[in-house]
Amino acid sequence: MKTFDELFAELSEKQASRPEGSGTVRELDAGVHAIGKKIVEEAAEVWMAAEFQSDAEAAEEMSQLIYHVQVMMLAKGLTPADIYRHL
Ligand SMILES: N=c1c2ncn([C@@H]3O[C@H](COP(=O)(O)OP(=O)(O)OP(=O)(O)O)[C@@H](O)[C@H]3O)c2ncn1[C@@H]1O[C@H](COP(=O)(O)O)[C@@H](O)[C@H]1O
Repeated sequence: MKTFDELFAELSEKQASRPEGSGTVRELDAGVHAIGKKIVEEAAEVWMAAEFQSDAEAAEEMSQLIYHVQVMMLAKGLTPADIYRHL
């Protein structure tokens, strides 16, 4: 289990060190267009899970959406502070 900021720190480290087998590195290399498609896909899965599946399944889909949004933040050079200032 980890917080938003802890996940972001972990993914930042992956971006910098580029370890073999990292899905994050693979997704960053695929680029903004591909990451955007993953975000849309996960957002739809959140919607479907919230409407038709269990709360636990909805929570899992939400975690995946947050993950892909964080990958997009890294791809764009944005930090959590850039997001928080709009909340
Ligand atoms: N939290 C996540 C996370 N959430 C979602 N995903 C990715 O998002 C995909 C979404 O799952 P789906 O079931 O919707 O997958 P799918 O559409 O069948 O997946 P693909 O075939 O498109 O990969 C997963 O397969 C993962 O690739 C994640 N990948 C990694 N993390 C965490 O990120 C950290 C770094 O991971 P690596 O870069 O892989 O080391 C680790 O702590 C991981 O736990």
